[in-house]
Amino acid sequence: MPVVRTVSKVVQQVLLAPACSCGPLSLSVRSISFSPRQVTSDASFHSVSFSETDHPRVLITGGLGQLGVGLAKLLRKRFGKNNVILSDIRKPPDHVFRSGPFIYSDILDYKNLREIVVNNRITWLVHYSALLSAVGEANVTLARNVNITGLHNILDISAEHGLRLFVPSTIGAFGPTSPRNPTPDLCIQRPRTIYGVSKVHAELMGEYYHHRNGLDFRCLRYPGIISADSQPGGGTTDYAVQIFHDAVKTGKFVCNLKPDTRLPMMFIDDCLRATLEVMEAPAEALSMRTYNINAMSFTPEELAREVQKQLPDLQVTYEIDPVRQAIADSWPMSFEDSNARKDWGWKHEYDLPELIQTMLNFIGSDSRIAHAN
Ligand SMILES: NC(=O)c1ccc[n+]([C@@H]2O[C@H](COP(=O)([O-])OP(=O)(O)OC[C@H]3O[C@@H](n4cnc5c(N)ncnc54)[C@H](O)[C@@H]3O)[C@@H](O)[C@H]2O)c1
Ligand SMILES: C[C@@H](O)[C@H](N)C(=O)O
Repeated sequence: MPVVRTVSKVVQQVLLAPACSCGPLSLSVRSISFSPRQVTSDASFHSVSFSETDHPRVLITGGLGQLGVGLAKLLRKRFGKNNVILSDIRKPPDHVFRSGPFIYSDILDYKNLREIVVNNRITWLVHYSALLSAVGEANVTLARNVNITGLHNILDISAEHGLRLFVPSTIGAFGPTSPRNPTPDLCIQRPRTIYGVSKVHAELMGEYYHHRNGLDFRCLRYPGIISADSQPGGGTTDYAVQIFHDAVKTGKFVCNLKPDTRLPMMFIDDCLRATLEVMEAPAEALSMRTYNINAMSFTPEELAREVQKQLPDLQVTYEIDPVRQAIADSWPMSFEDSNARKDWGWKHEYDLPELIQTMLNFIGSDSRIAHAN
């Protein structure tokens, strides 16, 4: 049985290859087929037909959440408006619809996703669709479908069509048995939320596809992301966005985490820039495929104190949400990201003082404009 022997030898080589090996041992998805949905015999039909020096053609899934619109704006500035397609299952607001290409895409609909990738000659896929930690606990079945079944569709399509694939992971991919202060890239990962479990699954599946068939999978574990012009989608770190809006609009904020709950956080501009940078990094620079990225860590009490330096009348009270508190108590308190800094030059720009100033400037001017109208 020479064929069987050859295949098992190749598989053995792949399994024994070091983590960063993606050169000679990597196999095209066309030579080893995983999924009955994969096209094997005529796969060359799908191969990218335009010059490799062209700008990438990017599809962003789940693009109407907290992060997608900002990422589309950044990528469009770099690669041209029409080379970045935003997609979601929700109806876009007018300003988003008018700002560049938008398309309906449900990541659970495999055929529709494939059609979009083929018809638009997509070369990069940024997979943002997900249910976050708190909403995931409230709807485990949906979270399992979107975060796990949806990811399988994304992986298969990316492997079939030779895409560069970015999937964000999170501080939530760690759990109570992980070292928490600081949390390194490689350590025990036993999260206790469906969100965390699905993100560890995404990290491992992406790395498996990378080693097994050369999928260009790239993944960053984001901290809690803080943004001024987009709302968070139901996570444990949402309080750190809401406090700015409430401070400016009502001068009162009710926090759903205990005052001393320390979590890693990052301003959205740093997060989106990191995403672009890791996507543009040469493959040889990446010694790993999943990296922690870090900027700052603070507690609600520390954040409130800093905001009160600018808005001294702000009143903060605490009404603890036990679900969110239990999640936060199992997550990293600070993040160790030296590998990202060493391998592809990651460097955050916003610490707490710059974050506070930028958020208050934006929300303050936004609410002054709203009052004037
Ligand atoms: N925002 C953060 O603090 C943070 C931190 C770490 C990691 N992340 C990750 O970054 C990504 C984007 O986060 P976000 O904050 O923008 O999330 P979000 O919850 O704000 O948005 C997620 C989007 O996914 C869409 N979606 C849900 N089901 C879908 C489906 N079946 N098909 C297509 N789209 C669907 C939703 O409509 C929503 O617009 C997520 O994968 C998240 O896990 C975010
Ligand atoms: C941390 C992150 O993954 C998200 N903001 C959440 O709290 O669920």
